[in-house]
Amino acid sequence: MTSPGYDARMVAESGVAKSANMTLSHEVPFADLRRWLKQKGFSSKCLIPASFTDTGRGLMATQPIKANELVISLPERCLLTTSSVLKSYIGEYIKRWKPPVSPLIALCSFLIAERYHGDTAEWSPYIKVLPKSYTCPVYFSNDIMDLLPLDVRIKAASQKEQLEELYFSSLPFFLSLQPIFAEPVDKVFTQDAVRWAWCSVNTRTVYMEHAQSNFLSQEKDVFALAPYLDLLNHRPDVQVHAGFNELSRHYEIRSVHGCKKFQQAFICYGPHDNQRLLLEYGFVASGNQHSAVYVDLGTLKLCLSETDSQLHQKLLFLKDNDFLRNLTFGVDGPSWRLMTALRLLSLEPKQYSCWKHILLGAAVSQDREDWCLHKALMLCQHLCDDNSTVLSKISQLKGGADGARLEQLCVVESLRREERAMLERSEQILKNTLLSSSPWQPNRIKNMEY
Ligand SMILES: C[S@@+](CC[C@H](N)C(=O)[O-])C[C@H]1O[C@@H](n2cnc3c(N)ncnc32)[C@H](O)[C@@H]1O
Repeated sequence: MTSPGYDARMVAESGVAKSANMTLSHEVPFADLRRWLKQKGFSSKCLIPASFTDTGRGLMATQPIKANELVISLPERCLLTTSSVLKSYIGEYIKRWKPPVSPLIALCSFLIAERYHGDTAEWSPYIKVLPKSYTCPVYFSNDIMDLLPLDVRIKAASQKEQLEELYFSSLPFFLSLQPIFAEPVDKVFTQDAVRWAWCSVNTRTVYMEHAQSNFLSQEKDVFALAPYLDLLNHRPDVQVHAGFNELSRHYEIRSVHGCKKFQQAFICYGPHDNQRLLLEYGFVASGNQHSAVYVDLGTLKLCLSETDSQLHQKLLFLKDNDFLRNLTFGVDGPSWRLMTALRLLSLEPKQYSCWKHILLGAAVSQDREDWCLHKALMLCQHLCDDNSTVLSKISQLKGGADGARLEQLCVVESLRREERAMLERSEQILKNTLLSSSPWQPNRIKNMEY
């Protein structure tokens, strides 16, 4: 796993949901959760669970929340951390196990055990409102993985491998938990159960540092599951201040700009682009200002000429200078990094001496600039075509899909749609720039010798 859910440094606030319709607080699982949390010292009058047409389940403000006001304040007793796990019936097994298990495995094991114990489990009111399944790529079948952009696909495949490795390496520990269960433990700690618990931790934990326990491995122990608070959805453009208050011993979220009555209260999980949101949280935010479309090396090579005798050297030079990564198209056109990489690739053999200057932002000549703009346009159109092909494939697959598979297809479709919108904007910007290409200004390359 790469990161905990949303962290203490993230800034959150409330935002406007397109439409907030169905409140859920009257439904039994939520009523039970609120009652259970009340016994632990938490109640929230200003936020109630609701189902929103654009984001699904979230929390709605029942009264205006003013700027800088607390949105939610959850007592330490309500937080599920590794300390709660070590104090529980599973604690003695964890303490005995050598080499120690990771904080992540401790939390996952507890979630699985509590889910197994149903109504009799202490954390049952919380477990019951957790999603039964997730739309994160670790749930995707191979044909859905193939619909992802290449770099996301690679990261998603690696996540799947890590999860599988985590499962198999933890099996001996899981087997040691047999005395806690009436059923054979391998029927409880299945790969599917571990995937569910892993996604619950990955998509829902807040960042909270704890003292490192000697009973756990030395991986950073920064997870806390925060019932109710974890019903808050993400919006990239909102701001909150969130973190554990050592004085009040509550996990607090304070809104920066406030939230209107009957609107969805949002937080921001971090400045994540849509690819990261999909990988870590299984959703995509529309109009996400942190998002971009990535150009991988294979795609970049499509616009390069094999006849360039320096191509190999140029790619090596770009790689050594970390210029083959993060080459993107965004709503405001191709990124500076992409144009810089193209500028270097555009050079004639005799321009060898200005390679370094190019990386510092210099340009060479009008014809090389035009070459770059044309290549950028070519790349953009290639990515656009690829997106359209995938979108029609998704639309076909959606016809025969339902349930979890349909939800997964919809998430990939949203990612592809968002990317296509950015590419279309980029394409337009590039076309306009080419049309209005201004005369070459030689002072842009003064001091360059070649
Ligand atoms: C901390 S939970 C938030 C509550 C969650 N919606 C629920 O029903 O329990 C994080 C998950 O909520 C969903 N989510 C958060 N923000 C979202 C958004 N803006 N649009 C769609 N889904 C979102 C994603 O599934 C994500 O993994």
